[in-house]
Amino acid sequence: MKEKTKHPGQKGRPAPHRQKAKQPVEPSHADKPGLEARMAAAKMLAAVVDKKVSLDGLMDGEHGNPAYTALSEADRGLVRAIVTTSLRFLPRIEAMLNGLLDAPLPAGARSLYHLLVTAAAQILYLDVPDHSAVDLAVEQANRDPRSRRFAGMVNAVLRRMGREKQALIEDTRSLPCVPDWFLNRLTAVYGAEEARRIAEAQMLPAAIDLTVKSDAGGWAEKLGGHVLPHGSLRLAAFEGSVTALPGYENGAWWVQDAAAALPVLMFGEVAGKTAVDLCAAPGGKTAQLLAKGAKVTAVEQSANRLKRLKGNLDRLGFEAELVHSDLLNFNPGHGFDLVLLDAPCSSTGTTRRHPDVLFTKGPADIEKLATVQEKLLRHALTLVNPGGRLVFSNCSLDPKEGEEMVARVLADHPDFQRLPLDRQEWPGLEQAISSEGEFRTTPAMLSLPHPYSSGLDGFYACQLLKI
Ligand SMILES: C[S@@+](CC[C@H](N)C(=O)[O-])C[C@H]1O[C@@H](n2cnc3c(N)ncnc32)[C@H](O)[C@@H]1O
Repeated sequence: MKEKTKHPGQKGRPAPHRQKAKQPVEPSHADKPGLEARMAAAKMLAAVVDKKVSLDGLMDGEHGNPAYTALSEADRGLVRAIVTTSLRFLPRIEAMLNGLLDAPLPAGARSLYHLLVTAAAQILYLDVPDHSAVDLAVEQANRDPRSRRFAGMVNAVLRRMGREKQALIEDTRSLPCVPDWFLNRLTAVYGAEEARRIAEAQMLPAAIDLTVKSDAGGWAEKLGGHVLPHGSLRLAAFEGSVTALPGYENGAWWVQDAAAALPVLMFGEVAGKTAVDLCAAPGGKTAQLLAKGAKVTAVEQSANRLKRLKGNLDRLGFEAELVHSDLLNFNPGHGFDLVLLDAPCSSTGTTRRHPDVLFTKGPADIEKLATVQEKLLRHALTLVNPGGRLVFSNCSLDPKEGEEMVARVLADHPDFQRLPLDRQEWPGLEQAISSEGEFRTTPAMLSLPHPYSSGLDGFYACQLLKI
């Protein structure tokens, strides 16, 4: 696999000059180009690893962490690249640092730890010149009273890392790059070999997939992508902002992982049917239902996310009935032909896009979320018309939030039965259909010639028929 990743923030970046004398803390870091971005990266990593704050929140353009929002667009890109790379390779980076340190870091020296990890990510896996990464890390240490006395050690360790990086990368190549709790769980569920493949797949950032309203082939040509089984369009090597691409402004397509598009496809023909999307924002699946001609009610409990959904539908030129409500309080007095419950979950299937998930969530969250999902599913079943269907889905890799929970609910719902998928009707995705006839995708699936164009988000989806 490719070990050095280009990042958008580095293009055209002036090489930071060396500064010998260590100055007292200054009000601004403008004298050291790139220093603020490095400091922000270490801070973001600390928030994720030590405080379990999600990167989406920290890096929200408007409401994110001020250390991040204060940066230029290019520096934000650099921070994203440093933090996501640090998280993707954390077990290996930790092993390399441990091997290079003469003694373990003092307990509680967390800012020093995050500084070293983020600098190591640049040296080992990003196209940042080693001398810049080292100089800025030393500067960072010098400007932080907690780390200042370690500045010499930071310099020595990182310089050696730069000199020995090829051997270090080789020596740690077999170390799985996910936390132990996750690897153990993957191994228990999928077996050792598949667990290794999933762990490996999550080291690469995901390609960008689009769902197009029509003419996927034409858009593939225009945008330089390729059409996947069942119609999603993949932009494998895309870098930059999707909002600048043709077709964005006039709502010809929306961003949606190919696996996330499958739950709605399971309904088949939906034109003219009544459908409710119970956990609707940001609206990828609502848009699919609308594009296929269903009459859609979209329920969402978060006002902000409902606003975002409305904005997305406006751009796409779609209209749905929007309901701001906890779905547990949604009792419209009538049923629907189609009910979609794309439930909140641990999101462990999305770690290629969100490598922070494995550090902000753990086994206890999975148990808790499975309980929430069960409650939501039990209520969702009350909204299905006789002869109607419900699709339950989420982006967790854990059967506790999928197969096991659904089996529990079905056990005391004789009025519902599973509608198994027929593998022959899903060419190219046979591997993703379980023996129960449900979708169970993982990032290690959809293996295409180039690793950067391979993979799917981990998804679970089943369809239930009301008898
Ligand atoms: C996994 S996301 C849904 C993604 C969406 N289906 C799509 O494809 O774009 C889950 C959504 O459910 C919402 N949600 C969580 N609990 C809810 C509840 N009890 N009632 C309604 N919405 C809820 C969350 O705010 C979040 O927007």
